[in-house]
Amino acid sequence: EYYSSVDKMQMLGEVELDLVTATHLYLTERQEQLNVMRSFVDRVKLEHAAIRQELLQDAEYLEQPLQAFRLIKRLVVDWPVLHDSLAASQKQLREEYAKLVNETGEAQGLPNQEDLKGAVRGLQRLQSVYNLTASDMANSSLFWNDCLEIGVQLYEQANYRSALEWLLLAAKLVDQIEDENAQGMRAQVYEYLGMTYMELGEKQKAVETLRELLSSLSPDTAHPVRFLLDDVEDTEPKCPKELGEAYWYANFSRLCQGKRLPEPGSLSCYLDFERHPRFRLSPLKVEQAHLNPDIHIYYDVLTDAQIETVLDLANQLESFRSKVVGEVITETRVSQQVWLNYTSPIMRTIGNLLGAISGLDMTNVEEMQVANYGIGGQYFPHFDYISKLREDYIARGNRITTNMFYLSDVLQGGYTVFPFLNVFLRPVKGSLVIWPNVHRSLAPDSRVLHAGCPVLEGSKRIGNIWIHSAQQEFRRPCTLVSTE
Ligand SMILES: O=C(O)CCC(=O)C(=O)O
Ligand SMILES: [Fe+2]
Repeated sequence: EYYSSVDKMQMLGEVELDLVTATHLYLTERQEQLNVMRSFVDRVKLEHAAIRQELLQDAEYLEQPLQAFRLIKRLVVDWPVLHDSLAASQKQLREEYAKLVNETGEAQGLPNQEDLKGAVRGLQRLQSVYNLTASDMANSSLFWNDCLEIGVQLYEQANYRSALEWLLLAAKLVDQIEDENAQGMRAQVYEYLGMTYMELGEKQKAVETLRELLSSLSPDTAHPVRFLLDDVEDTEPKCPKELGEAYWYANFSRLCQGKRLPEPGSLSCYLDFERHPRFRLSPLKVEQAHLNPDIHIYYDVLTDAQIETVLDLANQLESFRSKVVGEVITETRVSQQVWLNYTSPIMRTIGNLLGAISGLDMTNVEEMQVANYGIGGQYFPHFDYISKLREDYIARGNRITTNMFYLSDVLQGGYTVFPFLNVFLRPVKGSLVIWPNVHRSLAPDSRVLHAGCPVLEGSKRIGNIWIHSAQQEFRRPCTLVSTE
């Protein structure tokens, strides 16, 4: 019974005050959470509006590696985190979100952690091959948390040198934020920064970074950092492993950037009317990119309309992640591909055309491999010739030539380079490049090591046809000297 005692009523009054305080706290917290959500949603909305305003098609916008990375990151990290943080009472919204995710996921698959990792590795490759700093890459269009995500991913991949650069950029950006939540954000960045310094053997810097962070934190949030700092102070600095680079890497990277060592030589361009009767009226436009081994470029061999037909055909097939023959999926080759056979009119036309240009017998050709390189997509230096142990080698002989059609231009990057031959080729839509993979004797020719450089901006499409050695005895007789 309360009404008969003033003391007890007073107690009730206190209980109610506690209720007010607790509820107020809850509301403030929720309000903060809602503010964070609102600013995220507004930002994303703005970004989509900007795309429309620039009258860019989504595809073009997403051909910029950073934008593609950010979209993947939002879908893999930001949206799920945001919806996980919804209070249990927001059941309807949570369910709607889950339904949307499931439906899209089933229809076309949503990106996952692997995609995010792949995108970050793509960015890192661009930096390494094109010699770009993190801030060159970020180009003021990344937020502190984007840079942190890239840094964390690289840290997890044990790529500490690159992680450091991104974390330093994240730190610079987060330090500019004046916001009541900034403390927590700074802590996230600086903790990783400290741990990265440790991995790089720079204990002193790790300690300084964490001490500085600690001094800026309020006592109630300092505890985990204190803990980390103690740990770091008690740990011996590591001896970082220096990653060795392949001896051709420098030239590979230089050629990808469109630079090459000066080379004496007399290469020429010419019109070829003679090769085949079909070129009598409209000659082949030939450019010699290298002689012995011969790398020739043939311009304007496919029209835009023909290329569109090929790409339509390719789009009807389900593409899959490219693998290097007999290998598991690796970073050696980052692209998607399909194979087109010669039953369609367009592919028959291309087959005949290639027969006329190459002068080779087309009985033993592979189907055309149509490949598409996305963010940071590349094909690391490799050879196209195949091992004698493979089944198709026994049936058709080796891949004597590679015949690569460029099915797109590329906005930036994506050159085809030959590190040993000091050659780089810029993709030109509609042109065809032919090079040999073996000597005249059919012995593998290791001088034609080649690569598809990472795509910096845009996307790159190519169609490869490999012509094999079986039944070429009259058109391309072998020699007995192995290096001829
Ligand atoms: O993408 C390129 O430029 C080269 C592709 C290549 O070497 C291959 O597909 O074997
Ligand atoms: Fe190749």
